Amino acid sequence: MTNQNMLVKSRDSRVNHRLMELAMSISNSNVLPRTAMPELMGLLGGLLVQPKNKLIKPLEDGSGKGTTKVNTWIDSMRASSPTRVKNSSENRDQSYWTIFHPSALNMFNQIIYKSNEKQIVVFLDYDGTLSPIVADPNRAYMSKKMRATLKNISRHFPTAIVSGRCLDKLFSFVRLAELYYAGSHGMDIKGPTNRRSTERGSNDGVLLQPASEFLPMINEVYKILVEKTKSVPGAMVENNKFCLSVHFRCVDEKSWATLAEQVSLVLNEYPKLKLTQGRKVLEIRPTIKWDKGRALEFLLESLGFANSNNVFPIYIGDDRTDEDAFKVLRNKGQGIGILVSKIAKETNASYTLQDPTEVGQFLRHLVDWKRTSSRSHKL
Ligand SMILES: O=P(O)(O)OC[C@H]1O[C@H](O[C@H]2O[C@H](CO)[C@@H](O)[C@H](O)[C@H]2O)[C@H](O)[C@@H](O)[C@@H]1O
Repeated sequence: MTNQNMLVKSRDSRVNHRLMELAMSISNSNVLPRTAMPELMGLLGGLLVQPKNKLIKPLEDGSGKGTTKVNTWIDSMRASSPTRVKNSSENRDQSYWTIFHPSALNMFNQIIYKSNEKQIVVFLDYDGTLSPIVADPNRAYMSKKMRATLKNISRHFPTAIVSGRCLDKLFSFVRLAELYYAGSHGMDIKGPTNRRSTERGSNDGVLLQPASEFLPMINEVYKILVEKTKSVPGAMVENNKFCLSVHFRCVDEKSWATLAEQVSLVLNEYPKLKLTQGRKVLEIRPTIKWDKGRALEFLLESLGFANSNNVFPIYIGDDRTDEDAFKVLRNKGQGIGILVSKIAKETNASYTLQDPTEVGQFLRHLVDWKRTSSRSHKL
């Protein structure tokens, strides 16, 4: 680092520190109405210099070979599963993070202002966003209230669910034929259909399947992985059609290394498959350049918004795989990404919501705002 950079860095951290102190003291006093605080914090976020910190980082397949690769995976599996109480520097990271990524509920008016009367398109991840995370992936149900909210949202805005799950499973949870669905991390995209054909799993409404040639390979690897992971208690392999999930939520931490080794040994035989990581899950998918970000772009094009400036996509997700979509929006300078998380994480999203309950509240605010603004346009 040059002397000049060091000077800038130390000045930045002093400025940050002072701004934080001021923000906290204002927030603890009664000088401003409480409702003005979130906005002030958001504006401060624009002034602060974000420190390079040790937030949880997204993992790619792990460079290196053999042991190095497996060790990288295990480190990442541990890093994304914090079990101890935070120390003071982690608490400070959390405070910075909150300022840089304010609550989308508190900043609702600012978000609407940013949308500038453009067409809002809503993209939603499923697990951890619309349904709470549970131990058994087959029981990750969405609440009735959330289903009603989604129905309402889709009446007012084009709406898509973008998930790592396979389409059939996703549809069996959501059961709304009027939505767009992008399953298998965006590798299986379907438009709105009549409900019966979607329930039958028919191909009606299929818009894109960019990894169809991988289907036999994925099925083969699924069978091998089910066999190989049998010896690890709690491990579960889920077939998501164009990708696979190896779950370790119910695996004792002492066995994570064994599980990672088994998966690594299998993947060594399939260089056309790669590994990414989600919430207590190792995701195996084709090496094609396709992800939730590309799915978002494809859906916007299908909706007639290719190269359009008149669209404001809102993408809400909780997972590392959602970062690809946040990144697309950030690079385009279009719309916003909202990360669902209570804890500080490195992210390309601009705003946060704490959990699926807050996601539901945010979506209902959008519906209310749309109803009110349509009424006032009619007057
Ligand atoms: O893209 P998403 O809709 O977020 O799907 C990502 C993975 O979600 C599911 O696993 C996660 O949720 C489970 C149920 O709450 C939980 O048990 C698991 O630990 C989480 O990783 C799903 O089962 C996976 O197939 C998806 O890839």
